[in-house]
Amino acid sequence: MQLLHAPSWPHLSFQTSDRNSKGGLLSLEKCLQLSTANCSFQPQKLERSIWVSHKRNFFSFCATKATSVEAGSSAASSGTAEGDVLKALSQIIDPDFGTDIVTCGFVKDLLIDEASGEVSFRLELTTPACPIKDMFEQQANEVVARLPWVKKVAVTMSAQPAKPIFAGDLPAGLRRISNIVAVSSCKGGVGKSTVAVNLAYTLAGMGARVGVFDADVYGPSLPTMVSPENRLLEMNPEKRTIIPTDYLGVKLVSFGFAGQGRAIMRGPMVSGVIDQLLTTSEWGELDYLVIDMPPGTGDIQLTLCQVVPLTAAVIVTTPQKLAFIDVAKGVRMFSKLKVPCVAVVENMSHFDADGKRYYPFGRGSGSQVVQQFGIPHLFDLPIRPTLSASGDSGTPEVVADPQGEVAQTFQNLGVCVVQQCAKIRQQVSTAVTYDKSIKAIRVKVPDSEEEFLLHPATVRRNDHSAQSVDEWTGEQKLQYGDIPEDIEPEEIRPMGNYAVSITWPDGFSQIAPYDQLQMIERLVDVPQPTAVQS
Ligand SMILES: Nc1ncnc2c1ncn2[C@@H]1O[C@H](COP(=O)(O)OP(=O)(O)OP(=O)(O)O)[C@@H](O)[C@H]1O
Repeated sequence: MQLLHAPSWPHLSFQTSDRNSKGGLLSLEKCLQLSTANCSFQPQKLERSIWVSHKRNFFSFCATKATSVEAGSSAASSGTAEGDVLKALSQIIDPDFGTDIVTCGFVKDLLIDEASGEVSFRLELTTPACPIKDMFEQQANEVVARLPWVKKVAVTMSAQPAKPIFAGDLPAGLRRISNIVAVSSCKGGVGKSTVAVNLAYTLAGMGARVGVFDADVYGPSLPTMVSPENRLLEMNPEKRTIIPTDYLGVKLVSFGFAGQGRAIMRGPMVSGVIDQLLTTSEWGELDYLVIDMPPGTGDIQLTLCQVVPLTAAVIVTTPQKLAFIDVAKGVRMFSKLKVPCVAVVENMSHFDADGKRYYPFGRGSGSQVVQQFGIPHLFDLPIRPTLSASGDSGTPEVVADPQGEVAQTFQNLGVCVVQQCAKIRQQVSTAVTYDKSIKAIRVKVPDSEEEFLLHPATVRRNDHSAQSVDEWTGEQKLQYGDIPEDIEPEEIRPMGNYAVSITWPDGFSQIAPYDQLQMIERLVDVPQPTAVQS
């Protein structure tokens, strides 16, 4: 057992090598529960993120907290204007990440003119569609204006440039897309395209750069649901790429715009066409690409999910009991591919007539999905003649009637998608990190409570690629002594929701799936944290 001391809080000591019944290290909460009894700081003052969802490993928590406490307190205690402003802004908590906007790194370009009392800064959010950006702007203005020496505050809002969080060889067309959201149903005709298109226009209305890819080659619906001026996709002959068409600022690609009508093709051919249409399109910078998936869970859908680094999936269903069985198939497919299903839309759930609400297809299948598979959000869409009419007229309902009840439901779905994608990105990008102060790789697998530490050399020695293990004979090519004990990773980047790519100083790029990392021997004797040279 080893006791560890936080650099600037010597009174804190945590028992870190205790293992739980499954052999994993004790959770951060347990460590803190064990240890805070004897210490003078108050756990309720911990950032919410520590106690809520992003329970960081204790070591890094101490290191970061100690550093930020030191930096913050020295700035604050020396009474610098910058310290005052940052302290004021750190009262604003991002409810999704559970931490303050300064720690989130949102505050940029801080300029202070002490003589005139003028302060200006930019808040760079993770997405332009952030549903609470106005609230952030207002609060930032207010908290800084409250400082006694401040006379004028100028806040500008911006969003991070679009970029995928996934490392690896992405097709060129997908390299500048932040989030790819699949809208899927397990059988045809349930309203999947209606949901995909209205969701896309809702996200665009929230300020995001959006594209829609209609992956249904057999029955493309996009051409009847939107009215772009140019109804044919153009080719860039030099680059041999496809230029999406555009309607009200949303980029659109569909086989129905390829001048071919619906296709008569066999499965593998369909996969090829979809793959080519999607990956050779010049999507440019997008915050969200919504994919209207072909119905079902067969090979075409599987191949598509494997080509595209999906961030999340939305499942569309109808209320019949039988639909539940189909939905279950879809959820399992995404779960196998490690794509989180963030919402279920129960379409055609009811209609209102004669002052009464009718449920012609029964009730309860949507909530059964939510309960059984732990999908956090369920949205009901009523049967509406206007929804059907807008599908045929070429103007999505959320554009035709932006204040209506349907638009409100899509607004809620849009907010859910934005928040869930941001959370997934945060979880994935912090799932595997290198903590230089204790020379350990820290693993916090998304959607799991488990956190543990690994010795870098052990991770490198456990590489299962062809460079390390003979694929045919299983013979170990990489020898224990080939890897120096003190090797440190140069870079760790997520590869989808299932693995990370680790670059080592010898140039070797190791793909380490979470499943594999979970099997590796864990670090028990954790080294004392040391000051990290930046
Ligand atoms: N809530 C609704 N109220 C009324 N009509 C609806 C509703 N949802 C969808 N529709 C209509 O039902 C038909 C099928 O919808 P849609 O094309 O969106 O389904 P789909 O699941 O994408 O079908 P496919 O798998 O064939 O592409 C369309 O005519 C659409 O306008």
